[in-house]
Amino acid sequence: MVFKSNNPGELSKAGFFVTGTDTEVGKTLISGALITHLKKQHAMVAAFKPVVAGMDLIAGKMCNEDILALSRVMTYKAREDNLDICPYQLATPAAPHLVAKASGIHLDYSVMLNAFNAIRDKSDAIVVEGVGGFKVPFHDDKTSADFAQDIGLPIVLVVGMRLGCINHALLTVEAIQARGLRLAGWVANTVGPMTLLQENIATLEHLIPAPLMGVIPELSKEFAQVPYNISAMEKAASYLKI
Ligand SMILES: Nc1ncnc2c1ncn2[C@@H]1O[C@H](COP(=O)(O)OP(=O)(O)OP(=O)(O)O)[C@@H](O)[C@H]1O
Ligand SMILES: C[C@H](N)[C@H](N)CCCCCC(=O)O
Ligand SMILES: [Mg+2]
Repeated sequence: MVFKSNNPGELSKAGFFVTGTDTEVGKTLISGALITHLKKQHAMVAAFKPVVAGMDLIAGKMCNEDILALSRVMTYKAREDNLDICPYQLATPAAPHLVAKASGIHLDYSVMLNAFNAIRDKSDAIVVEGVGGFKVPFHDDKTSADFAQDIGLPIVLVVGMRLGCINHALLTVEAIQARGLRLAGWVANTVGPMTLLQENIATLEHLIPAPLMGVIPELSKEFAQVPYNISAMEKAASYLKI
């Protein structure tokens, strides 16, 4: 799977930048599902996240649930502290620029880009999970959308199927298009019961100018539990048409 880069005239390595209509819409689940697919064609598949906010004590170690889940499915073996796949790991689950400021940390954009480039060089394919929605700030000068633009991977938009998602999806598509970036496709992720679910999906299919890559049903508690087990990400992968 090789896609046209977001940088015109350049071919990117295989991979995706996974964004979402919001935080908590299933980006990690779908990132894991995409890694599952990429592993079929590429030996060394890595995950990357420029910053996480929220650490828990898991098996005696402070860890972020996204990093833990993606580490379970990727073939790249990260460092013990995971700083190679996520250079900024903030303790509090809140807007990263605010947590960073409160902790006296500067989220250095060049550190994020350098870390990404290092992992890209060591892997055959890479999936980058965005932070929250498309345009979450890192600080006053840079956002997650800038990062998507600078790394040049095709974008996958995860739509968390709940009331309000049509507006959020269309605004996100508009922001991606305004930057001239390539939207590879979108995924309808059923995060819970939704009135007129199929009609909402049909509306989005009609309005989003990119292919629907799959409809993920609402998963049982066993599968939806975070940090995701490999079986949950493989199950989600089984619904992707890529
Ligand atoms: N298909 C699904 N069925 C049931 N629950 C789901 C599904 N997808 C996601 N969830 C639930 O929604 C929550 C958020 O999912 P996830 O952590 O993957 O979102 P995210 O977009 O990566 O969030 P963040 O912005 O924090 O990185 C989790 O508690 C998860 O269990
Ligand atoms: C902590 C959370 N799970 C995410 N990683 C960060 C979400 C930031 C959202 C900021 C915002 O858009 O208001
Ligand atoms: Mg996540």
